[in-house]
Amino acid sequence: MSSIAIHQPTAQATQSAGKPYALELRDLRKNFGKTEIIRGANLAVNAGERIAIIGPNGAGKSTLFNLISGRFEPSSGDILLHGQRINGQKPFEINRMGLSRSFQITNIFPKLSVFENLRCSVLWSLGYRYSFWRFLSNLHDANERANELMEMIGLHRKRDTLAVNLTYAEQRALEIGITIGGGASVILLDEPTAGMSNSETAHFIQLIKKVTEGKTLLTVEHDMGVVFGLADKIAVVVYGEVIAFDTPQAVRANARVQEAYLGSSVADQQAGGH
Ligand SMILES: Nc1ncnc2c1ncn2[C@@H]1O[C@H](COP(=O)(O)OP(=O)(O)OP(=O)(O)O)[C@@H](O)[C@H]1O
Repeated sequence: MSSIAIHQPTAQATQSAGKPYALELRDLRKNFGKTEIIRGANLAVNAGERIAIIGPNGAGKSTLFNLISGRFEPSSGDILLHGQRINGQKPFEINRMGLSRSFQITNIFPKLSVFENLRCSVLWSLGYRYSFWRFLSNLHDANERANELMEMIGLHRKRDTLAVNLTYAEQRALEIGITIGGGASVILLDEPTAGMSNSETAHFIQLIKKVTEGKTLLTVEHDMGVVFGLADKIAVVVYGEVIAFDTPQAVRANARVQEAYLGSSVADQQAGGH
Protein backbone atom coordinates (compact mmCIF):
# COMPACT_ATOMS: atom_id res chain seq x y z
CA MET A 1 0.00 0.00 0.00
CA SER A 2 1.42 3.38 -0.91
CA SER A 3 2.05 6.08 1.68
CA ILE A 4 0.00 8.64 -0.24
CA ALA A 5 -3.57 9.47 0.70
CA ILE A 6 -5.69 8.70 -2.32
CA HIS A 7 -8.73 10.89 -2.20
CA GLN A 8 -11.85 8.80 -2.42
CA PRO A 9 -14.68 11.15 -1.46
CA THR A 10 -17.84 9.50 -0.25
CA ALA A 11 -21.38 10.83 -0.24
CA GLN A 12 -20.75 12.06 3.33
CA ALA A 13 -17.47 13.72 2.51
CA THR A 14 -18.65 16.38 0.12
CA GLN A 15 -18.00 19.35 2.35
CA SER A 16 -14.77 21.06 3.18
CA ALA A 17 -14.97 23.30 6.27
CA GLY A 18 -18.72 23.64 5.79
CA LYS A 19 -18.45 24.70 2.15
CA PRO A 20 -18.99 22.55 -0.91
CA TYR A 21 -15.91 21.66 -2.88
CA ALA A 22 -15.28 23.95 -5.85
CA LEU A 23 -15.24 20.84 -8.01
CA GLU A 24 -15.94 17.24 -7.23
CA LEU A 25 -15.87 14.07 -9.33
CA ARG A 26 -17.64 11.06 -7.89
CA ASP A 27 -17.04 7.66 -9.40
CA LEU A 28 -16.99 9.25 -12.84
CA ARG A 29 -17.05 6.92 -15.82
CA LYS A 30 -16.97 7.42 -19.58
CA ASN A 31 -17.21 4.78 -22.28
CA PHE A 32 -16.52 5.25 -25.94
CA GLY A 33 -18.39 2.34 -27.50
CA LYS A 34 -17.46 -0.70 -25.44
CA THR A 35 -14.23 0.78 -24.17
CA GLU A 36 -14.24 2.35 -20.74
CA ILE A 37 -11.83 5.27 -20.80
CA ILE A 38 -12.64 6.94 -17.47
CA ARG A 39 -12.97 4.16 -14.94
CA GLY A 40 -14.35 5.52 -11.69
CA ALA A 41 -12.46 8.78 -11.20
CA ASN A 42 -12.79 10.54 -7.84
CA LEU A 43 -11.47 13.99 -7.02
CA ALA A 44 -12.42 16.75 -4.60
CA VAL A 45 -10.90 20.19 -5.13
CA ASN A 46 -11.18 22.92 -2.52
CA ALA A 47 -11.92 26.47 -3.62
CA GLY A 48 -8.73 28.40 -4.32
CA GLU A 49 -6.54 25.34 -4.92
CA ARG A 50 -4.29 25.01 -7.95
CA ILE A 51 -4.33 21.47 -9.29
CA ALA A 52 -2.17 19.94 -12.01
CA ILE A 53 -3.53 16.82 -13.66
CA ILE A 54 -0.73 14.61 -14.90
CA GLY A 55 -0.51 11.12 -16.34
CA PRO A 56 0.81 9.11 -19.25
CA ASN A 57 -0.39 9.62 -22.80
CA GLY A 58 -3.87 8.26 -23.29
CA ALA A 59 -4.59 8.09 -19.53
CA GLY A 60 -7.77 10.15 -19.95
CA LYS A 61 -6.73 13.66 -18.87
CA SER A 62 -8.32 15.47 -21.84
CA THR A 63 -11.39 13.27 -21.56
CA LEU A 64 -11.73 14.37 -17.93
CA PHE A 65 -11.53 18.03 -19.02
CA ASN A 66 -14.12 17.34 -21.74
CA LEU A 67 -16.43 15.78 -19.16
CA ILE A 68 -15.98 18.59 -16.62
CA SER A 69 -16.53 21.34 -19.19
CA GLY A 70 -19.62 19.63 -20.63
CA ARG A 71 -18.25 18.66 -24.01
CA PHE A 72 -18.82 14.99 -23.19
CA GLU A 73 -21.60 13.55 -21.09
CA PRO A 74 -20.54 11.05 -18.40
CA SER A 75 -21.63 7.42 -18.82
CA SER A 76 -22.17 7.35 -15.05
CA GLY A 77 -21.06 9.07 -11.86
CA ASP A 78 -21.35 12.71 -10.94
CA ILE A 79 -19.62 16.03 -11.48
CA LEU A 80 -20.39 18.77 -8.96
CA LEU A 81 -19.50 22.42 -9.36
CA HIS A 82 -19.76 24.27 -6.04
CA GLY A 83 -21.94 21.41 -4.85
CA GLN A 84 -24.29 21.53 -7.82
CA ARG A 85 -24.55 18.56 -10.15
CA ILE A 86 -23.60 19.59 -13.70
CA ASN A 87 -23.82 16.25 -15.54
CA GLY A 88 -25.40 16.67 -18.94
CA GLN A 89 -25.34 20.48 -18.89
CA LYS A 90 -24.19 22.26 -22.02
CA PRO A 91 -20.73 23.86 -22.01
CA PHE A 92 -22.21 27.39 -22.08
CA GLU A 93 -24.48 26.57 -19.13
CA ILE A 94 -21.52 25.27 -17.14
CA ASN A 95 -19.65 28.40 -18.12
CA ARG A 96 -22.45 30.57 -16.75
CA MET A 97 -22.27 28.60 -13.52
CA GLY A 98 -18.70 29.77 -13.07
CA LEU A 99 -16.38 27.37 -14.90
CA SER A 100 -14.24 28.57 -17.77
CA ARG A 101 -11.96 26.46 -19.95
CA SER A 102 -9.24 27.74 -22.19
CA PHE A 103 -8.54 26.04 -25.47
CA GLN A 104 -5.22 26.63 -27.11
CA ILE A 105 -5.79 30.01 -28.77
CA THR A 106 -9.15 29.10 -30.29
CA ASN A 107 -11.10 31.52 -28.07
CA ILE A 108 -9.30 34.48 -29.60
CA PHE A 109 -10.86 36.62 -32.33
CA PRO A 110 -7.81 37.13 -34.57
CA LYS A 111 -9.12 40.25 -36.32
CA LEU A 112 -9.99 42.06 -33.09
CA SER A 113 -7.49 44.02 -31.03
CA VAL A 114 -6.24 42.88 -27.63
CA PHE A 115 -8.59 45.35 -25.95
CA GLU A 116 -11.60 44.32 -28.05
CA ASN A 117 -10.98 40.64 -27.36
CA LEU A 118 -10.89 41.24 -23.62
CA ARG A 119 -13.93 43.50 -23.70
CA CYS A 120 -15.94 40.80 -25.49
CA SER A 121 -15.18 38.30 -22.75
CA VAL A 122 -16.09 40.84 -20.04
CA LEU A 123 -19.31 41.98 -21.73
CA TRP A 124 -20.62 38.45 -21.79
CA SER A 125 -20.28 38.21 -18.03
CA LEU A 126 -21.85 41.63 -17.50
CA GLY A 127 -24.97 40.58 -19.36
CA TYR A 128 -24.76 42.36 -22.72
CA ARG A 129 -26.69 39.48 -24.19
CA TYR A 130 -29.91 40.57 -22.48
CA SER A 131 -30.60 43.99 -23.92
CA PHE A 132 -29.07 46.76 -25.96
CA TRP A 133 -29.70 49.34 -23.19
CA ARG A 134 -28.06 47.16 -20.63
CA PHE A 135 -25.22 46.70 -23.07
CA LEU A 136 -24.67 50.47 -23.25
CA SER A 137 -24.79 50.95 -19.51
CA ASN A 138 -22.33 48.11 -19.08
CA LEU A 139 -19.90 49.42 -21.64
CA HIS A 140 -18.11 51.71 -19.21
CA ASP A 141 -17.67 48.91 -16.65
CA ALA A 142 -16.53 46.56 -19.39
CA ASN A 143 -13.93 49.04 -20.64
CA GLU A 144 -12.54 49.44 -17.14
CA ARG A 145 -12.44 45.72 -16.51
CA ALA A 146 -10.83 45.08 -19.92
CA ASN A 147 -8.16 47.65 -19.07
CA GLU A 148 -7.50 45.96 -15.73
CA LEU A 149 -7.21 42.57 -17.41
CA MET A 150 -4.86 43.95 -20.05
CA GLU A 151 -2.61 45.33 -17.31
CA MET A 152 -2.75 42.02 -15.43
CA ILE A 153 -1.68 39.92 -18.41
CA GLY A 154 1.01 42.45 -19.35
CA LEU A 155 -0.43 43.39 -22.74
CA HIS A 156 -1.34 47.03 -22.03
CA ARG A 157 1.29 48.22 -24.51
CA LYS A 158 -0.37 46.06 -27.18
CA ARG A 159 -3.86 47.49 -26.57
CA ASP A 160 -4.70 48.14 -30.23
CA THR A 161 -2.67 45.34 -31.79
CA LEU A 162 -4.80 42.80 -33.64
CA ALA A 163 -4.62 39.42 -31.92
CA VAL A 164 -3.37 37.81 -35.13
CA ASN A 165 -0.26 40.00 -34.97
CA LEU A 166 0.74 39.06 -31.41
CA THR A 167 3.58 36.65 -30.71
CA TYR A 168 2.63 33.11 -29.72
CA ALA A 169 3.33 33.75 -26.03
CA GLU A 170 1.30 36.97 -26.14
CA GLN A 171 -1.60 35.10 -27.73
CA ARG A 172 -1.47 32.59 -24.89
CA ALA A 173 -1.52 35.44 -22.38
CA LEU A 174 -4.51 36.94 -24.15
CA GLU A 175 -6.19 33.56 -24.08
CA ILE A 176 -5.75 33.45 -20.30
CA GLY A 177 -7.16 36.98 -20.05
CA ILE A 178 -10.22 35.95 -22.07
CA THR A 179 -10.65 32.83 -19.96
CA ILE A 180 -10.73 34.77 -16.69
CA GLY A 181 -12.49 37.82 -18.19
CA GLY A 182 -15.91 36.28 -17.77
CA GLY A 183 -15.40 36.18 -14.00
CA ALA A 184 -15.42 32.38 -13.60
CA SER A 185 -14.18 31.06 -10.27
CA VAL A 186 -13.04 27.67 -11.60
CA ILE A 187 -10.54 27.80 -14.45
CA LEU A 188 -9.43 24.87 -16.63
CA LEU A 189 -6.24 25.35 -18.62
CA ASP A 190 -5.05 22.82 -21.17
CA GLU A 191 -1.24 22.75 -21.32
CA PRO A 192 -0.95 26.51 -20.84
CA THR A 193 2.76 26.73 -21.62
CA ALA A 194 2.90 24.29 -24.55
CA GLY A 195 5.15 25.58 -27.31
CA MET A 196 6.86 28.23 -25.18
CA SER A 197 10.57 28.73 -24.59
CA ASN A 198 12.01 28.13 -21.09
CA SER A 199 12.11 31.82 -20.23
CA GLU A 200 8.58 32.39 -21.58
CA THR A 201 7.40 29.41 -19.53
CA ALA A 202 8.93 30.75 -16.30
CA HIS A 203 7.30 34.13 -16.90
CA PHE A 204 4.00 32.50 -17.80
CA ILE A 205 3.85 30.42 -14.61
CA GLN A 206 4.06 33.67 -12.63
CA LEU A 207 1.39 35.24 -14.82
CA ILE A 208 -0.98 32.31 -14.32
CA LYS A 209 -0.40 32.45 -10.55
CA LYS A 210 -1.18 36.16 -10.51
CA VAL A 211 -4.33 36.08 -12.61
CA THR A 212 -5.79 33.02 -10.90
CA GLU A 213 -5.17 34.31 -7.35
CA GLY A 214 -8.15 33.27 -5.24
CA LYS A 215 -9.61 31.15 -8.03
CA THR A 216 -9.64 27.38 -8.39
CA LEU A 217 -7.32 26.22 -11.15
CA LEU A 218 -7.08 22.86 -12.89
CA THR A 219 -4.45 22.41 -15.51
CA VAL A 220 -3.54 19.43 -17.66
CA GLU A 221 0.22 19.50 -17.98
CA HIS A 222 3.08 17.39 -19.26
CA ASP A 223 5.94 19.72 -18.32
CA MET A 224 7.10 18.75 -14.82
CA GLY A 225 8.73 22.16 -14.32
CA VAL A 226 5.33 23.79 -14.80
CA VAL A 227 3.61 21.20 -12.62
CA PHE A 228 5.96 21.67 -9.67
CA GLY A 229 6.12 25.45 -10.17
CA LEU A 230 2.39 25.97 -10.28
CA ALA A 231 0.44 23.32 -8.43
CA ASP A 232 -0.64 23.18 -4.79
CA LYS A 233 -1.70 19.60 -5.45
CA ILE A 234 -1.18 17.07 -8.21
CA ALA A 235 -3.79 14.60 -9.43
CA VAL A 236 -2.18 11.61 -11.11
CA VAL A 237 -4.43 9.98 -13.69
CA VAL A 238 -3.51 6.51 -14.85
CA TYR A 239 -5.73 4.35 -17.00
CA GLY A 240 -8.85 6.43 -16.32
CA GLU A 241 -8.50 6.63 -12.53
CA VAL A 242 -7.06 9.19 -10.14
CA ILE A 243 -4.41 7.03 -8.48
CA ALA A 244 -3.01 9.80 -6.28
CA PHE A 245 -4.03 13.30 -5.26
CA ASP A 246 -1.72 15.16 -2.94
CA THR A 247 0.94 17.85 -2.58
CA PRO A 248 3.81 17.86 -5.10
CA GLN A 249 6.23 16.63 -2.41
CA ALA A 250 4.01 13.71 -1.44
CA VAL A 251 3.33 12.77 -5.06
CA ARG A 252 7.02 12.98 -5.88
CA ALA A 253 7.81 10.60 -3.03
CA ASN A 254 5.03 8.17 -3.88
CA ALA A 255 6.32 4.83 -5.05
CA ARG A 256 3.12 3.87 -6.81
CA VAL A 257 3.16 7.08 -8.83
CA GLN A 258 6.79 6.65 -9.76
CA GLU A 259 6.17 3.11 -10.82
CA ALA A 260 3.03 3.96 -12.75
CA TYR A 261 4.14 7.09 -14.42
CA LEU A 262 6.71 9.61 -13.27
CA GLY A 263 9.78 7.46 -12.89
CA SER A 264 12.92 9.13 -14.05
CA SER A 265 11.39 12.54 -14.66
CA VAL A 266 10.74 12.86 -10.92
CA ALA A 267 14.20 11.65 -10.08
CA ASP A 268 15.53 14.27 -12.51
CA GLN A 269 13.46 16.98 -10.83
CA GLN A 270 14.82 15.96 -7.42
CA ALA A 271 18.36 15.87 -8.69
CA GLY A 272 17.83 19.32 -10.15
CA GLY A 273 16.64 20.59 -6.80
CA HIS A 274 13.23 21.75 -8.09
N1 LIG B 1 -14.14 10.90 -28.74
C1 LIG B 1 -13.47 9.76 -28.54
N2 LIG B 1 -13.86 8.59 -29.09
C2 LIG B 1 -13.18 7.45 -28.85
N3 LIG B 1 -12.08 7.37 -28.09
C3 LIG B 1 -11.62 8.49 -27.53
C4 LIG B 1 -12.29 9.75 -27.71
N4 LIG B 1 -11.60 10.70 -27.01
C5 LIG B 1 -10.58 10.07 -26.43
N5 LIG B 1 -10.58 8.75 -26.74
C6 LIG B 1 -9.63 7.74 -26.27
O1 LIG B 1 -9.56 7.86 -24.86
C7 LIG B 1 -8.24 7.61 -24.41
C8 LIG B 1 -7.81 8.75 -23.51
O2 LIG B 1 -7.60 9.90 -24.33
P1 LIG B 1 -7.25 11.32 -23.72
O3 LIG B 1 -7.05 12.23 -24.87
O4 LIG B 1 -8.28 11.70 -22.71
O5 LIG B 1 -5.88 11.01 -22.98
P2 LIG B 1 -4.82 12.04 -22.40
O6 LIG B 1 -4.46 11.55 -21.05
O7 LIG B 1 -5.32 13.43 -22.49
O8 LIG B 1 -3.61 11.81 -23.40
P3 LIG B 1 -2.47 12.83 -23.92
O9 LIG B 1 -1.59 13.09 -22.73
O10 LIG B 1 -1.76 12.03 -24.97
O11 LIG B 1 -3.14 14.05 -24.45
C9 LIG B 1 -7.38 7.42 -25.63
O12 LIG B 1 -7.21 6.03 -25.83
C10 LIG B 1 -8.20 8.01 -26.75
O13 LIG B 1 -7.96 7.38 -27.96
